[in-house]
Amino acid sequence: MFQHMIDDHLSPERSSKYHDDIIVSMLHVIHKQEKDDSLKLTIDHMKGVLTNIFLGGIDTGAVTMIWTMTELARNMEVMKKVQGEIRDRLGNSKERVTEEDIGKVPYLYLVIMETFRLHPALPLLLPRETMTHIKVQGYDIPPKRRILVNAWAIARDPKLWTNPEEFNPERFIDNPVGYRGQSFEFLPFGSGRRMCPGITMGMATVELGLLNLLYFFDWKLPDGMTERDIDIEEAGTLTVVKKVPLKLVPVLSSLVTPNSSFRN
Ligand code: HEM
Repeated sequence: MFQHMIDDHLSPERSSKYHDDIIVSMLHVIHKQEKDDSLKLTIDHMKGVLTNIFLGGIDTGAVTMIWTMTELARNMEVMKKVQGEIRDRLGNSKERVTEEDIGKVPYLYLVIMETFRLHPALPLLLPRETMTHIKVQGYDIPPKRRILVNAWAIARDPKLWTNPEEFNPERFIDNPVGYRGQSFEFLPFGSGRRMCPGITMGMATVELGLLNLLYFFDWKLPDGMTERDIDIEEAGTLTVVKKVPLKLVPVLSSLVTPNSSFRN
């Protein structure tokens, strides 16, 4: 697939209407490098980078949406509040929810922040290696040691968060803590040079996906199940997923009335 995409970019027939993208940028580097450059970017490297982008970009957003729906199903009053806001602000006759609608729903943003806090998609971020001798909180760490940052534990630390186990989106109201790697108590996208390069796309994907699910559908638990029966056990290695699949029943909302062809 990647070879096909690269060939497509190299083809003389490729239309100039396309914007430059990461494949164009990498081909440009390959084209410009000198014979004796010590570090050479190759087509295989390009495929590796593209694989990382695909892997980094797919699971993380899906995992975040699943955890958000899980927390909303466990906290039905928050579900009602967020759906109330969404339908109030967007009206009741939309056939499609688009990116322009994202900024209109601040409470959904708080819900996503709180989900990131309790369920960061990459709880240990990506491993780092020390380049020199460093001292962290009194511990000496020699060069070339692998360091893992436990962002999951930091975001549940009672020294930093009040009632940390509680799902409470309101805690992010007027809170200077942001998700862009500047607030070390909250690192859903990591921090520093190697922080997530897909942060903008990741946020947009999660917000837009959830906005669609919450605008058009009401969500019920399967018959016989209560909020307390929802299992929140985690599983996984790099990304942490919900171990037991989430089961919810979508009901097309009677409050939202796009035209009849939509309903059919
Ligand atoms: C909600 C969505 C996302 C979350 C929560 C997320 C989270 C993260 C985190 C925590 C890291 C590690 C950062 C660190 O160790 O400091 C990371 C790295 C990365 N992410 Fe994301 N990510 C998301 C979406 C995306 C998207 C949409 C893409 C690409 C289209 C992407 C591509 C990557 C790549 C390539 C890396 C590795 C960067 C490197 O090695 O320097 N991510 N992401």
